[in-house]
Amino acid sequence: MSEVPASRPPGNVDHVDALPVGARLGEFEIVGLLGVGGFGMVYQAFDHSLLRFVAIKEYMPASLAGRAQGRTIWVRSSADEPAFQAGLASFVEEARLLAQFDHSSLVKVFRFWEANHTAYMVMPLYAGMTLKQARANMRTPPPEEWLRKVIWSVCSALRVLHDGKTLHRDISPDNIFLQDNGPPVLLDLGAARFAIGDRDRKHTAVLKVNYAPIEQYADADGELKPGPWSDIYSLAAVIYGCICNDMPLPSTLRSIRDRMVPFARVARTVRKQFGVEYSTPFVETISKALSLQPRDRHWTVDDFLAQMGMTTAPANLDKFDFKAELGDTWVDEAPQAAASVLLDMGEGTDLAPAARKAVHNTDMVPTVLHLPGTPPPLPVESDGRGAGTAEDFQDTVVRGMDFEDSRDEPYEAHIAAAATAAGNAAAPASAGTGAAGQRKPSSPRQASASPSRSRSGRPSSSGRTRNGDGRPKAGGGPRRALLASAAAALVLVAGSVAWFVSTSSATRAAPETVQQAFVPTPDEEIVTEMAEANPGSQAASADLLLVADHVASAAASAAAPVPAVKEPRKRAEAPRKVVEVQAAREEVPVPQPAPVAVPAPQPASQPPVVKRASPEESCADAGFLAKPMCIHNECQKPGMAGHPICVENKRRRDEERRQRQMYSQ
Ligand SMILES: Nc1ncnc2c1ncn2[C@@H]1O[C@H](COP(=O)(O)OP(=O)(O)OP(=O)(O)O)[C@@H](O)[C@H]1O
Repeated sequence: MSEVPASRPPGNVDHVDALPVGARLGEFEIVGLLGVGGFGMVYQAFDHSLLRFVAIKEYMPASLAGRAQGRTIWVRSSADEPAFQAGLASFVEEARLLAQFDHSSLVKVFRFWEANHTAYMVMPLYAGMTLKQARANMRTPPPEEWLRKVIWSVCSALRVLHDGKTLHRDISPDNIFLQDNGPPVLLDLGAARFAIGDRDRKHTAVLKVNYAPIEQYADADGELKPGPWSDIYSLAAVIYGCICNDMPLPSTLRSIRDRMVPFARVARTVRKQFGVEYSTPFVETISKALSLQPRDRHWTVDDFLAQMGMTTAPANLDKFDFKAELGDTWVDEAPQAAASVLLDMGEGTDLAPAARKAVHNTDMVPTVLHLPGTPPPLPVESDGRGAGTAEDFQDTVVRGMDFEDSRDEPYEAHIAAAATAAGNAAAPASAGTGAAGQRKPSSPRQASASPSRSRSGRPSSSGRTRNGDGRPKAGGGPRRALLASAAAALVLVAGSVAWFVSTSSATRAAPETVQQAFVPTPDEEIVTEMAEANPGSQAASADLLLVADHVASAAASAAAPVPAVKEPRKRAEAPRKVVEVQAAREEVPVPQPAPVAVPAPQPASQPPVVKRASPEESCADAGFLAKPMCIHNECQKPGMAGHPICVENKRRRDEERRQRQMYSQ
């Protein structure tokens, strides 16, 4: 028998059910444990027959089974036996499938067999780490050129699978393996249990929810049938998550109400905060691939690559040294720092992590898509043209977010596309969906609600009409005449008072409307949900958090002084829309208010004396899940930091941050 030569150490992975070092499986000798996944354990082993190291994956679904005496696996409960057997069949099927393919970016299966009440597959032993692990060692989001190498490799592997009528169905950062020297490799087909066209779905696939497209949940055929576009969605979600350093929002949540930050905005934020630039084709391609509706995505990897402008393999891909090509972005020691965006959960709230995520997800990011059965955010207006035009969408989202600088032209096309998607996209199988911008209300309630609501769901002024370009029509002569008359002074006084009151209460009264749709919150610019405890992400995330705080305070200060300098006519007209005020302030030179009609401008150090409700009162109408975030937002407002509830919340947040740091050390 040959000796096992020295090899790289398998790492610090350990598991009570793992095969011990030295255990033999035929000609293979276990050298160590490489990793443990949901369905199996991966070992480093030495092949005494071919005298080489290999990786062996053993089917071992930890939730159903454990190790009995020796090498045999036992199923914990007889009730779990059918599920275990189904999984075993899938595992073998996967091994058989992979053994058919041969591509440098698709894991190769040398051989597989069943024994010990389980099964094994033998693969090449790759040196490197998964994308998930690598991301933890990056200071900033990776550059586009680097990501393109990963994308090309994964797409090449997917093309092989798709040509073989197979879907991967499990693309995620822990299934993309970055070799120390060589092209990235797509690892196991964890959920690839059904060939394309197989309609007999006997087994329940276990999905990684943040990367799985909506059609992987559905049993429906037609538009929601999984296909190559499903893997493309997952790949785009991986890229989105890699750039955000956080997991993207699950498609299930997105399909209820899409609060995921558009990728264009993520890219813009990364450019501002880290100076990392992503090109327009790159951003537009990922954005399109992340469409909820399969029909809005690329249908093949070739379409996807073509839009990105990738027709040939990136140079030197076969010698891709992922660490070296990251340059300064790579750090050998995963940085330790504060956690990512922290959620203030408020008083007495003890939500499970999943619920915390839901809170974070659903309360931080502006609405883009439509919840079936609720008033559509982008209703059709009387001229038959969807109010949710690109321009409207920009007003509500882009202007609200990018108050610091003007919009970037290249992204407008994407925003326009997203606005169109907003008109199109609905949850699976939702009825009454027409062409873009022609959504019909799907319920009587909706039908009655729609006319009185504007595109963001906020009340709109009745009888207001729009020009063909969606802008409000210019006011006519009568209004000007009225303003010119002495009676206008009285109107202005009333308007001014209303303005002040609304400034302090708009967000309180309508958290779904003004505040959430228009006023940037810290997290809107950054990520969509609470980050996993990820030590590597923390340095960058801390930076993001700092900038986010800056953004929040800038937003607050941008909104606060508006009443004092607002044009009188508009003040009376639009007291409840922060965004309109901001927009008007950008476009119109700001005349001083008439001295008799307008309250004197307050110096910055003396805010208007308006009685503020406590955060609790302000959030009285917020739902259980939304309340903590509502309180958090209230506490960000000027003058609220000293409120006892805000002080306590801050203390809890600091404590949570401190504990995270302790755990991560
Ligand atoms: N061929 C291989 N060479 C080197 N390391 C590998 C190989 N295959 C897997 N690994 C390592 O083993 C770990 C576990 O892999 P595995 O595919 O079982 O789990 P997973 O993808 O994390 O989870 P799941 O099976 O639930 O998708 C991987 O994350 C990777 O680090």
